[in-house]
Amino acid sequence: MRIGVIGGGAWGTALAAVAARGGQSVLLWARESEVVAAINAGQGNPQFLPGVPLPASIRATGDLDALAGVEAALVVPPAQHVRAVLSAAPLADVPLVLCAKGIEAGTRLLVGEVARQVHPAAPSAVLSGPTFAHEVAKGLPTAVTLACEDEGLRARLAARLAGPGFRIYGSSDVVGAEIGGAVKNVLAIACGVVEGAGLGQNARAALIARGFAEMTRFGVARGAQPETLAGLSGLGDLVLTCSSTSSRNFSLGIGLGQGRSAAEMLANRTTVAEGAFTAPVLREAAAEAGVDMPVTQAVCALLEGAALRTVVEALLARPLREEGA
Ligand SMILES: NC(=O)C1=CN([C@@H]2O[C@H](COP(=O)(O)OP(=O)(O)OC[C@H]3O[C@@H](n4cnc5c(N)ncnc54)[C@H](O)[C@@H]3O)[C@@H](O)[C@H]2O)C=CC1
Ligand SMILES: O=C(CO)COP(=O)(O)O
Repeated sequence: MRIGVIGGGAWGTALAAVAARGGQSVLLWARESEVVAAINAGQGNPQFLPGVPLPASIRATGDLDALAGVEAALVVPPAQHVRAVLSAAPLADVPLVLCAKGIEAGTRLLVGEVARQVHPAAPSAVLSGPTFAHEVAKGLPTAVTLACEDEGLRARLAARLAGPGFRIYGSSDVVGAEIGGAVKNVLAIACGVVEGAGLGQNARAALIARGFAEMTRFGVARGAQPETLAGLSGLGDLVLTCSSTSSRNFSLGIGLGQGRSAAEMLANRTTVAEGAFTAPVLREAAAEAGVDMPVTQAVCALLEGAALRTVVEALLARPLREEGA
């Protein structure tokens, strides 16, 4: 199968390696000419995935038109750029596998919803789960959710992308798979704050559990299945990114917890911490859906510069409630 990968960041590059190792013919579009040149010269992707050799068969291009004729495309730019990049890509009826994790600012649409607006005739699927790119690129064992309403397409895509180190579980719950990945980034920032501020392991476990409760409330309100949220793309990814400095979102939270400002940390960075962009949109979407998301609100307040102590005190001073409510 000829597979296009849109986005030459860490995750697009790792997925290109997965597909190439599975015997697919892979063309990767990257925005940065240095990335295109390095991959085509057999030097890997030192900018976004340093130190990881890539299969020599991967070809890279800086020209979106070169993707014409691919049989499926993995869509991996940061969530806020998916609309612009997809709009310029010749993929009107090509199956699209959405791999970015976030909610679009302004529209409050999930990435899959954006793709369906841009290319209404293109079938779509969502690939999500606990997947640090550098581990996947090295072939370390990883399991993901591939969600697609069309069972036949889901099976065809899974057969092309799965491998011994990349185990794919199918689902028809596209919205659930997307919401888990988008919300966990915000919660990972919160867990990083706990780490950076030295608030302890108990607090982190509490945040993971209560964060999962608010992810589930929001997801169910948006039509997700609770089992999907409790699976790889929800709880699985939440646990991964709430417990490792390999997570950009967790690391951003550590900085906030140490008293650094979000503006300072986000300025001029070339890698993406999606949670910083998703948090304010998620707060709006939750308000619209009438869903209480106190951890998300706390993360928004910290990103907006509120004092850590005030935010933590407000979170802990909320009225006592039933756990299942
Ligand atoms: N890195 C990881 O381990 C994983 C990342 N993801 C998701 O994949 C998506 C992409 O993240 P990464 O590959 O990690 O990115 P990255 O942080 O490695 O690199 C940044 C990417 O943003 C792109 N970019 C910057 N400005 C842009 C613009 N104006 N238009 C289009 N693209 C622009 C760059 O070209 C580059 O590809 C995100 O939604 C992320 O949450 C999902 C699973 C794992
Ligand atoms: O989504 C990821 C792992 O599943 C990557 O997390 P970060 O974007 O926080 O690094």
